[in-house]
Amino acid sequence: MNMILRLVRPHWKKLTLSLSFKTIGSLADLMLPFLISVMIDDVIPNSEEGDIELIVYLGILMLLIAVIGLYLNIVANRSAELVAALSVQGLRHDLFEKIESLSANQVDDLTRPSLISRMTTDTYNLYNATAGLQRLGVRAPVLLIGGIVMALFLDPVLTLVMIALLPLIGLLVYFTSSKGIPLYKRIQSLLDKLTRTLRENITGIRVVKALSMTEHEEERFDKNNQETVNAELKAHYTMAVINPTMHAIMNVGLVVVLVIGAFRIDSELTKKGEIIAFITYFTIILNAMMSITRVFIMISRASASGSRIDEVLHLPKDMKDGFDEVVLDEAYPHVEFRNVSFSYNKQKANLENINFKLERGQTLGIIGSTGSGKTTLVNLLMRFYDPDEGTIYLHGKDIKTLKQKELRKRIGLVLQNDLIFADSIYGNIQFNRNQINDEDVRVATKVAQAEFIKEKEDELNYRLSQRGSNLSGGQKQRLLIARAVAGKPDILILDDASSALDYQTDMKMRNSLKEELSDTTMIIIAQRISSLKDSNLILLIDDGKIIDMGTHESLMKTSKIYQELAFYQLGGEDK
Ligand SMILES: Nc1ncnc2c1ncn2[C@@H]1O[C@H](COP(=O)(O)OP(=O)(O)OP(=O)(O)O)[C@@H](O)[C@H]1O
Repeated sequence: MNMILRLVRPHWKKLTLSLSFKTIGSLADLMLPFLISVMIDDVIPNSEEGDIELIVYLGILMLLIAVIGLYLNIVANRSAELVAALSVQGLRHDLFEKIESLSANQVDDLTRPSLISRMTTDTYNLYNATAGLQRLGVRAPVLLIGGIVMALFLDPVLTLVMIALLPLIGLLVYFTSSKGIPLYKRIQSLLDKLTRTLRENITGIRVVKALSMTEHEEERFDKNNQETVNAELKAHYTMAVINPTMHAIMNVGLVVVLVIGAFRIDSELTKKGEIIAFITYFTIILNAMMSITRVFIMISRASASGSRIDEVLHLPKDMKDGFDEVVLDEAYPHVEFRNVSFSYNKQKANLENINFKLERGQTLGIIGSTGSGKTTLVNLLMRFYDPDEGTIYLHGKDIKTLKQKELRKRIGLVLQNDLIFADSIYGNIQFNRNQINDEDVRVATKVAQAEFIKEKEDELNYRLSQRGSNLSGGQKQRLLIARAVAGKPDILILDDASSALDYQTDMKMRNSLKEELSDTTMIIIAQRISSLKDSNLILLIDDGKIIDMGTHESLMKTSKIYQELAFYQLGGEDK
């Protein structure tokens, strides 16, 4: 509720218009049953004596009130939708901005599918509640209180029958709100899980098919689907009690009112028209109570969604940005890791006591088994995560003191499966970076050995499909390398980025990189010794630790593991 108030506050002018029109429209609706009773009890009996003028006037007045009520309610409903749409637009903007600023750790904790459903389903629930509350939040109380006042005015004794039913309805409303919130929260978290399974399957559909895992995945999805259905049914079964119970209370009340009313007409304590109007007010009041229940259901859903959104919006900044610019200082190494240790889950170390120095223009090669921590090392240098111990320096400055944007702008990172967008080849390389011109793109494609572009119709304007599915693995890798090279980075990181290239193209590309980017410091992560052997320094990593380091030549003399690797990969040609 607090969130909805917060959302609509900036649109208070439109909100005031919507709420006042709704109030006046509802008051107009309240007038009609009373005018009907006047017509039946006072005007029609007079017309029997030939006076029909009053019937016509009263009829016109009723029609006018009905039309005004209709008009005001339509305008109010439209304005309510507008306020809800604008409010949720603002919320989506804030949420998107916040998600963009989350650290990698926070994204890991919240999980990506959950962030997506907070952005979509949860904001949609809030939209519904914001619009619904404006439509019903004022109309229902106005009809409820106004109806009671009119009923009291018409027949205080019958009104007491009605008031006796109100505590029962109050109990129902309490039941709805106390049960609803936890049930809807659970549905939302199960939907997250379902989205996660779906996402994993859609992204990995080829792997799933290739490994004949379709049946297993179907079972997994069905299990999640069933859990979600069960939770939805539980929530809806619980909520399904409310409407019929309300109707039952209403019908019992109507019978009692009719029976007592009949006796009162018989005893001339009241008139027929008044009883008809009273029954209409009675229905209006109970419908208003039902609308209030609906408002509570909406609030339950919205508050579950609101708290999930607030959880993201109120996350503290867990990685403080630095203030300093990156200043080139040749007196210090370009990159230095000093006693760096890190763990994702803060239990088992993923990197332990990493130490190395790289001068500007040098190349670092990193080799190690899968899961040994190679990418983690890059993640720390990019400041996606901060080390638990030790410090990473860039030109002698702790990277925590540098502006994150500056730091990342100076590093060109190519991952094995990086994103390719549904855009032209040119667009994918230039990547909305204004400082990169046509010549930079041309040179970058040359360095990355991406001559395949010339063979495509439209060349650089050739349209790629999403994720680059109309390119081969090696073509994608060269395109991604060209994207990083075009930014003329101070540091170029190739994380398993040339694995799909044949030996010769890989070698040509490295030579070309050395020529064109002679001042650029390079970090090459690869499984092939041939991709690293010219590096100034090679780290051999296992289980998060550097087990051997040196040049290819020195490692060939001192490291048994490296020797074995070289033997199998190079066939002993380098021994
Ligand atoms: N976001 C994460 N949350 C938790 N653990 C992670 C995360 N990313 C990686 N890990 C774990 O950290 C360890 C090191 O992973 P890393 O990606 O650095 O390995 P790698 O050497 O680059 O492997 P590969 O050659 O297969 O890419 C692995 O055990 C991995 O499971």
